[in-house]
Amino acid sequence: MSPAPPPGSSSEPVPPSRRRSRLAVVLFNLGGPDSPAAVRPFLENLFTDPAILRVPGFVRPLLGKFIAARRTKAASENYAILGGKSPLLELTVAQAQALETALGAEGDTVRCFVAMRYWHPFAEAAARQVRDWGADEVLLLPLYPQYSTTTTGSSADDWAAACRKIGLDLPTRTLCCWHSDEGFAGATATLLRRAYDKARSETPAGTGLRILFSAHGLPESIVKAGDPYQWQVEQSVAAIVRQLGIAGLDHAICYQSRVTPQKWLGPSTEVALEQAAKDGVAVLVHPVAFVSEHSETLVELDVEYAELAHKLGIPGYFRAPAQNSDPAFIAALADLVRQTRDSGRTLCSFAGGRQCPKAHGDCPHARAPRAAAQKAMA
Ligand SMILES: C=CC1=C(C)c2cc3[nH]c(cc4nc(cc5[nH]c(cc1n2)c(C)c5CCC(=O)O)C(CCC(=O)O)=C4C)c(C)c3C=C
Ligand SMILES: [Fe+2]
Ligand SMILES: [Fe+2]
Repeated sequence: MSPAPPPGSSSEPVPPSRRRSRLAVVLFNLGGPDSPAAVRPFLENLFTDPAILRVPGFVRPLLGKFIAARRTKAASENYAILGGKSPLLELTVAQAQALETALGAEGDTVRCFVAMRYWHPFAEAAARQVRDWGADEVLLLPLYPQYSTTTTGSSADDWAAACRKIGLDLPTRTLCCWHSDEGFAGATATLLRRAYDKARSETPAGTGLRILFSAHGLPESIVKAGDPYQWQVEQSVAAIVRQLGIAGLDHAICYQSRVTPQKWLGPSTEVALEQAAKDGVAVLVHPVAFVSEHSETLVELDVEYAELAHKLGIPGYFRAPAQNSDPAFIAALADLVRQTRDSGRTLCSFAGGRQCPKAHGDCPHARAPRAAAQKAMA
């Protein structure tokens, strides 16, 4: 990722007429607390986001703060296991640096920036960096393979608001979803295959091994309102399983991290573990909606579900790693950025509601993700 260029260095702003077009790639992620004191305000930012808490505007600030206050103890305990903070920023910055290096052939014409949704660095800080660098165009790259109004949609709206606030008005495209991208699926399948072979070798002979593709959950009402997330998760799993190429692979999709009392997508990862116990199979859990490690992989999967699996008597519990800065994954992201830049089009595998065209076409919600997605769904 790019720090502000030192004054007098060769990367000082150059008059637009004398240089090639500069592309700012803005990596979106959720963000996480950077200290124990940050847990509560981080949660307040999350629960007062209208994309997350869908209640009338006048109720949201109070209700959001109330929910955040109630969640603070449990979340703080999770972050305490990780040393009192989320590792998400460091890992996202490392991904941004690796992506910038992978795009190095483009010289000084592509730079990567990080914009987090609920904790620093916020979109406004990233937008100021983009402006100070002298970008000519922007590509928004959510580190969520599957589009959800609660993640990519929310971050894109937040980015647009930040740009309006600081008066930044550049041609902007959004790589809004890449759930079935072959490079992403291939890099993921390679990591998963390594974990699968290891798990297989450590599972007693004659005992089955099931891959649980565990995605972040979402309230069912959000999916019913037109959010394509669940469908895209299913597309990701199909693409990864195809690339794994293991005949007769035992696998299932489940959903983790439920945090509110409403009905969420199912089956939950707990229920999937209970089923594995009944079936007497070992499990290998792959976090399919996250491309970096954070509290929901390092605590929920590695501690809480590992304990549950042990309690249920599951004959083996294994976890596949998230991609982080895996070179093949970063190369896949770099390809997506290059294809978008070269074609001058927005890559999108979510066009026209539930239709997922094989060829990447123009994205119907590139400019106004939420509004156009809703229109496409209508
Ligand atoms: C109603 C609440 C939530 C919805 C909907 C939701 C969707 C959603 N979230 C991610 C990815 C991440 N979530 C993370 C943390 C996190 N998420 C929620 C709530 C909802 N998420 C909370 C309350 C928290 C804080 C942690 C906690 O209290 O347990 C994180 C970051 C975690 C970190 O360690 O930094 C990510 C990443 C997706 C992909 C998603 C829907 C598609
Ligand atoms: Fe979440
Ligand atoms: Fe799209």
